Amino acid sequence: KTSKMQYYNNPMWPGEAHSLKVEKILYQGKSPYQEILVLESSTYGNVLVLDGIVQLTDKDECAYQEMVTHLPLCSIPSPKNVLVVGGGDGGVLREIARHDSVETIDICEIDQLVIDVCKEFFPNLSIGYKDPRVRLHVGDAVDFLRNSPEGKYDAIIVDSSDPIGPAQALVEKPFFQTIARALKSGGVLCNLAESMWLHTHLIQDMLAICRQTFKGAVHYAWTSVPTYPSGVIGFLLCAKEGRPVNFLTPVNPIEKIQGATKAGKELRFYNSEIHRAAFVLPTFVRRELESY
Ligand SMILES: NCCCN[C@H]1CC[C@H](N)CC1
Repeated sequence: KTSKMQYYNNPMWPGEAHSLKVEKILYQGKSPYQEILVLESSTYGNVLVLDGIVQLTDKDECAYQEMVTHLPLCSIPSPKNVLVVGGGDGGVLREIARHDSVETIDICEIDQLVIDVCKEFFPNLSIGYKDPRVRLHVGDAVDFLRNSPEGKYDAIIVDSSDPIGPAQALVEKPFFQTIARALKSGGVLCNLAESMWLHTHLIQDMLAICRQTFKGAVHYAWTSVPTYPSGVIGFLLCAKEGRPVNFLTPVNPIEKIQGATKAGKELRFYNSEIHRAAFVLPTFVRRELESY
Protein backbone atom coordinates (compact mmCIF):
# COMPACT_ATOMS: atom_id res chain seq x y z
CA LYS A 1 0.00 0.00 0.00
CA THR A 2 1.62 3.28 -1.07
CA SER A 3 1.92 5.72 1.79
CA LYS A 4 0.22 9.08 1.21
CA MET A 5 3.62 10.84 1.41
CA GLN A 6 4.91 9.04 -1.69
CA TYR A 7 2.20 10.74 -3.76
CA TYR A 8 3.77 14.12 -2.99
CA ASN A 9 7.24 13.21 -4.28
CA ASN A 10 6.91 13.64 -8.04
CA PRO A 11 9.69 16.13 -8.92
CA MET A 12 7.53 17.62 -11.70
CA TRP A 13 4.95 18.86 -9.13
CA PRO A 14 6.42 18.50 -5.62
CA GLY A 15 3.99 18.77 -2.72
CA GLU A 16 0.83 18.31 -4.73
CA ALA A 17 -1.24 15.32 -5.77
CA HIS A 18 -4.60 14.74 -7.46
CA SER A 19 -7.00 12.03 -6.36
CA LEU A 20 -9.83 10.25 -8.16
CA LYS A 21 -12.29 7.79 -6.67
CA VAL A 22 -11.55 4.38 -8.20
CA GLU A 23 -14.27 1.76 -8.85
CA LYS A 24 -11.99 -0.93 -10.24
CA ILE A 25 -8.42 -1.60 -11.39
CA LEU A 26 -8.87 -2.76 -15.00
CA TYR A 27 -5.20 -3.42 -15.86
CA GLN A 28 -1.82 -3.34 -14.15
CA GLY A 29 1.45 -4.12 -15.99
CA LYS A 30 5.02 -3.11 -16.68
CA SER A 31 6.62 -2.58 -20.08
CA PRO A 32 10.38 -2.19 -20.64
CA TYR A 33 9.75 1.57 -20.34
CA GLN A 34 7.13 2.25 -17.68
CA GLU A 35 4.46 0.95 -15.33
CA ILE A 36 1.03 0.94 -16.97
CA LEU A 37 -2.21 1.17 -15.00
CA VAL A 38 -5.82 1.46 -16.23
CA LEU A 39 -8.43 2.47 -13.65
CA GLU A 40 -12.19 2.70 -13.89
CA SER A 41 -12.91 5.94 -12.04
CA SER A 42 -16.28 6.92 -10.53
CA THR A 43 -16.61 10.21 -12.42
CA TYR A 44 -13.98 10.47 -15.22
CA GLY A 45 -14.48 7.15 -17.02
CA ASN A 46 -11.41 5.02 -17.67
CA VAL A 47 -8.04 6.53 -16.67
CA LEU A 48 -4.60 5.71 -18.17
CA VAL A 49 -1.72 6.09 -15.70
CA LEU A 50 1.97 5.73 -16.67
CA ASP A 51 4.55 5.61 -13.84
CA GLY A 52 1.96 7.07 -11.50
CA ILE A 53 1.10 10.03 -13.76
CA VAL A 54 -2.40 10.48 -15.29
CA GLN A 55 -2.03 10.52 -19.09
CA LEU A 56 -5.70 10.76 -20.03
CA THR A 57 -9.25 10.07 -18.89
CA ASP A 58 -12.33 9.35 -21.01
CA LYS A 59 -14.01 12.50 -19.69
CA ASP A 60 -11.38 15.18 -20.44
CA GLU A 61 -9.06 13.64 -23.07
CA CYS A 62 -10.90 15.62 -25.77
CA ALA A 63 -9.43 18.88 -24.45
CA TYR A 64 -5.82 17.75 -24.87
CA GLN A 65 -6.12 15.56 -27.98
CA GLU A 66 -8.18 18.11 -29.95
CA MET A 67 -6.02 21.10 -29.02
CA VAL A 68 -2.63 19.40 -29.53
CA THR A 69 -3.83 18.36 -33.02
CA HIS A 70 -5.93 21.22 -34.37
CA LEU A 71 -3.80 24.13 -33.11
CA PRO A 72 -1.06 23.10 -35.62
CA LEU A 73 -3.22 21.53 -38.36
CA CYS A 74 -5.67 24.45 -38.55
CA SER A 75 -2.76 26.93 -38.77
CA ILE A 76 -1.58 25.80 -42.23
CA PRO A 77 -3.72 25.73 -45.41
CA SER A 78 -3.78 22.03 -46.26
CA PRO A 79 -1.59 19.65 -44.26
CA LYS A 80 -0.70 16.48 -46.22
CA ASN A 81 2.00 14.55 -44.35
CA VAL A 82 1.77 14.46 -40.56
CA LEU A 83 3.96 12.75 -37.93
CA VAL A 84 2.92 11.96 -34.34
CA VAL A 85 5.73 11.38 -31.83
CA GLY A 86 4.31 9.34 -28.91
CA GLY A 87 0.53 9.35 -28.91
CA GLY A 88 0.30 5.57 -28.50
CA ASP A 89 -3.27 5.81 -27.19
CA GLY A 90 -4.46 6.78 -30.69
CA GLY A 91 -6.41 9.91 -29.68
CA VAL A 92 -4.31 12.27 -31.79
CA LEU A 93 -4.65 9.90 -34.78
CA ARG A 94 -8.45 10.14 -34.36
CA GLU A 95 -8.21 13.93 -34.47
CA ILE A 96 -5.83 14.10 -37.46
CA ALA A 97 -8.24 11.84 -39.39
CA ARG A 98 -10.79 14.71 -39.39
CA HIS A 99 -8.57 16.58 -41.90
CA ASP A 100 -9.39 15.38 -45.44
CA SER A 101 -6.30 17.11 -46.88
CA VAL A 102 -4.05 14.70 -44.91
CA GLU A 103 -2.61 11.91 -47.08
CA THR A 104 -0.20 10.12 -44.71
CA ILE A 105 -0.13 9.85 -40.91
CA ASP A 106 3.11 8.43 -39.43
CA ILE A 107 3.15 7.63 -35.72
CA CYS A 108 6.29 6.71 -33.77
CA GLU A 109 5.46 5.30 -30.31
CA ILE A 110 8.18 3.64 -28.22
CA ASP A 111 5.95 1.38 -26.10
CA GLN A 112 3.96 -1.41 -27.83
CA LEU A 113 2.28 -2.31 -24.54
CA VAL A 114 0.69 1.17 -24.29
CA ILE A 115 -0.80 0.61 -27.77
CA ASP A 116 -2.16 -2.84 -26.86
CA VAL A 117 -3.62 -1.66 -23.54
CA CYS A 118 -5.31 1.37 -25.15
CA LYS A 119 -6.80 -0.80 -27.91
CA GLU A 120 -8.42 -2.88 -25.18
CA PHE A 121 -9.54 -0.22 -22.68
CA PHE A 122 -9.86 3.04 -24.69
CA PRO A 123 -11.80 2.22 -27.88
CA ASN A 124 -12.83 5.89 -28.34
CA LEU A 125 -9.14 6.77 -28.68
CA SER A 126 -7.68 3.72 -30.41
CA ILE A 127 -10.32 4.17 -33.13
CA GLY A 128 -7.59 6.44 -34.55
CA TYR A 129 -5.57 3.40 -35.67
CA LYS A 130 -8.40 2.35 -38.00
CA ASP A 131 -7.74 5.18 -40.46
CA PRO A 132 -6.06 3.73 -43.61
CA ARG A 133 -3.61 6.68 -43.75
CA VAL A 134 -1.98 5.61 -40.46
CA ARG A 135 1.49 3.97 -40.54
CA LEU A 136 2.67 2.78 -37.13
CA HIS A 137 6.36 2.67 -36.23
CA VAL A 138 7.19 1.20 -32.79
CA GLY A 139 10.55 2.57 -31.63
CA ASP A 140 12.52 5.56 -30.41
CA ALA A 141 11.43 8.78 -32.10
CA VAL A 142 14.97 10.20 -31.90
CA ASP A 143 16.19 7.41 -34.20
CA PHE A 144 13.04 7.57 -36.35
CA LEU A 145 13.50 11.30 -37.00
CA ARG A 146 17.25 10.95 -37.59
CA ASN A 147 16.41 8.44 -40.37
CA SER A 148 13.52 10.49 -41.79
CA PRO A 149 14.06 12.19 -45.14
CA GLU A 150 14.62 15.95 -44.95
CA GLY A 151 11.58 18.17 -45.43
CA LYS A 152 9.00 15.37 -45.38
CA TYR A 153 6.31 16.62 -42.98
CA ASP A 154 3.85 19.52 -43.04
CA ALA A 155 3.22 19.02 -39.32
CA ILE A 156 4.79 17.12 -36.42
CA ILE A 157 2.87 16.64 -33.16
CA VAL A 158 4.85 15.59 -30.09
CA ASP A 159 2.23 13.92 -27.88
CA SER A 160 4.55 12.62 -25.20
CA SER A 161 4.46 11.93 -21.49
CA ASP A 162 6.34 14.27 -19.13
CA PRO A 163 10.10 14.75 -19.68
CA ILE A 164 10.99 12.48 -16.73
CA GLY A 165 11.32 8.94 -18.04
CA PRO A 166 11.06 7.67 -21.63
CA ALA A 167 10.23 11.18 -22.92
CA GLN A 168 13.29 12.84 -21.34
CA ALA A 169 15.13 13.37 -24.65
CA LEU A 170 12.10 15.04 -26.27
CA VAL A 171 12.76 18.42 -24.70
CA GLU A 172 16.47 18.65 -25.60
CA LYS A 173 17.96 20.74 -28.41
CA PRO A 174 19.22 17.87 -30.64
CA PHE A 175 15.68 16.49 -30.81
CA PHE A 176 14.23 19.84 -31.89
CA GLN A 177 16.94 20.05 -34.56
CA THR A 178 15.94 16.67 -35.99
CA ILE A 179 12.30 17.84 -36.00
CA ALA A 180 13.20 21.05 -37.88
CA ARG A 181 15.10 18.99 -40.49
CA ALA A 182 12.14 16.61 -40.98
CA LEU A 183 9.68 19.50 -41.50
CA LYS A 184 8.91 21.01 -44.92
CA SER A 185 9.68 24.72 -45.22
CA GLY A 186 6.80 26.48 -43.48
CA GLY A 187 6.03 23.23 -41.64
CA VAL A 188 4.74 23.37 -38.04
CA LEU A 189 5.50 21.61 -34.75
CA CYS A 190 3.16 21.32 -31.77
CA ASN A 191 4.95 20.16 -28.65
CA LEU A 192 3.70 19.42 -25.14
CA ALA A 193 4.84 22.37 -22.98
CA GLU A 194 3.67 21.67 -19.43
CA SER A 195 2.00 24.01 -16.95
CA MET A 196 2.27 27.82 -16.66
CA TRP A 197 1.68 27.44 -12.90
CA LEU A 198 4.43 24.85 -12.32
CA HIS A 199 7.04 24.80 -15.07
CA THR A 200 8.17 28.36 -15.91
CA HIS A 201 11.85 27.39 -16.18
CA LEU A 202 11.17 24.39 -18.42
CA ILE A 203 8.95 26.53 -20.66
CA GLN A 204 11.60 29.27 -20.82
CA ASP A 205 14.27 26.70 -21.75
CA MET A 206 12.06 25.18 -24.46
CA LEU A 207 11.16 28.63 -25.83
CA ALA A 208 14.84 29.60 -26.03
CA ILE A 209 15.72 26.36 -27.88
CA CYS A 210 12.73 26.66 -30.23
CA ARG A 211 13.40 30.31 -31.08
CA GLN A 212 16.95 29.32 -32.08
CA THR A 213 15.82 26.23 -33.99
CA PHE A 214 12.64 27.47 -35.73
CA LYS A 215 13.03 30.81 -37.51
CA GLY A 216 9.28 31.17 -38.09
CA ALA A 217 6.75 32.04 -35.38
CA VAL A 218 7.07 30.39 -31.93
CA HIS A 219 4.12 30.74 -29.53
CA TYR A 220 3.02 29.27 -26.20
CA ALA A 221 -0.62 28.21 -25.99
CA TRP A 222 -2.57 26.52 -23.19
CA THR A 223 -5.82 24.78 -22.32
CA SER A 224 -7.74 23.36 -19.40
CA VAL A 225 -7.37 19.66 -18.57
CA PRO A 226 -8.86 19.01 -15.12
CA THR A 227 -6.91 15.80 -14.47
CA TYR A 228 -3.46 17.24 -15.28
CA PRO A 229 -1.45 18.81 -12.43
CA SER A 230 -2.63 22.44 -11.81
CA GLY A 231 -5.54 21.76 -14.18
CA VAL A 232 -3.91 23.23 -17.29
CA ILE A 233 -1.44 22.08 -19.94
CA GLY A 234 0.63 24.10 -22.39
CA PHE A 235 1.68 23.66 -26.01
CA LEU A 236 4.58 25.15 -27.94
CA LEU A 237 3.64 26.00 -31.55
CA CYS A 238 6.69 26.44 -33.82
CA ALA A 239 6.89 27.22 -37.53
CA LYS A 240 9.92 26.45 -39.70
CA GLU A 241 10.94 29.40 -41.89
CA GLY A 242 9.83 29.44 -45.51
CA ARG A 243 6.17 30.45 -45.30
CA PRO A 244 4.45 32.99 -43.06
CA VAL A 245 2.45 31.08 -40.40
CA ASN A 246 0.08 32.96 -38.13
CA PHE A 247 -0.89 30.53 -35.37
CA LEU A 248 -3.31 33.00 -33.85
CA THR A 249 -5.86 32.95 -36.67
CA PRO A 250 -6.79 29.52 -38.02
CA VAL A 251 -6.45 29.54 -41.85
CA ASN A 252 -7.99 26.11 -42.05
CA PRO A 253 -11.00 26.31 -39.73
CA ILE A 254 -11.99 22.83 -38.61
CA GLU A 255 -15.70 23.68 -38.68
CA LYS A 256 -15.40 23.88 -42.49
CA ILE A 257 -13.68 20.50 -42.75
CA GLN A 258 -16.02 17.72 -43.95
CA GLY A 259 -14.09 15.18 -41.93
CA ALA A 260 -15.01 16.96 -38.73
CA THR A 261 -17.42 14.18 -37.85
CA LYS A 262 -15.51 11.39 -39.64
CA ALA A 263 -13.64 10.28 -36.52
CA GLY A 264 -16.82 8.63 -35.27
CA LYS A 265 -17.40 11.43 -32.83
CA GLU A 266 -18.15 15.16 -33.10
CA LEU A 267 -15.55 17.61 -31.78
CA ARG A 268 -16.15 18.14 -28.06
CA PHE A 269 -13.67 20.87 -27.21
CA TYR A 270 -11.84 22.61 -30.10
CA ASN A 271 -13.36 25.46 -32.15
CA SER A 272 -11.89 28.50 -33.93
CA GLU A 273 -12.57 30.88 -31.03
CA ILE A 274 -10.92 28.64 -28.46
CA HIS A 275 -8.02 28.32 -30.94
CA ARG A 276 -7.47 32.10 -30.75
CA ALA A 277 -8.09 32.18 -26.99
CA ALA A 278 -5.44 29.49 -26.37
CA PHE A 279 -2.69 31.99 -27.23
CA VAL A 280 -3.95 34.65 -24.81
CA LEU A 281 -1.71 34.54 -21.74
CA PRO A 282 -2.21 35.74 -18.14
CA THR A 283 -0.10 38.78 -17.24
CA PHE A 284 2.35 36.85 -15.02
CA VAL A 285 3.01 34.44 -17.92
CA ARG A 286 3.57 37.29 -20.39
CA ARG A 287 6.14 38.76 -18.00
CA GLU A 288 7.87 35.39 -17.45
CA LEU A 289 8.09 34.52 -21.16
CA GLU A 290 8.50 37.92 -22.82
CA SER A 291 12.30 37.88 -23.03
CA TYR A 292 12.52 34.27 -24.27
N1 LIG B 1 -1.73 11.27 -25.25
C1 LIG B 1 -2.16 11.52 -23.91
C2 LIG B 1 -1.59 12.76 -23.34
C3 LIG B 1 -0.14 12.66 -23.00
N2 LIG B 1 0.31 13.96 -22.58
C4 LIG B 1 0.85 14.17 -21.27
C5 LIG B 1 0.26 13.30 -20.20
C6 LIG B 1 0.85 13.61 -18.82
C7 LIG B 1 0.73 15.08 -18.46
N3 LIG B 1 1.36 15.35 -17.20
C8 LIG B 1 1.30 15.95 -19.56
C9 LIG B 1 0.68 15.64 -20.90
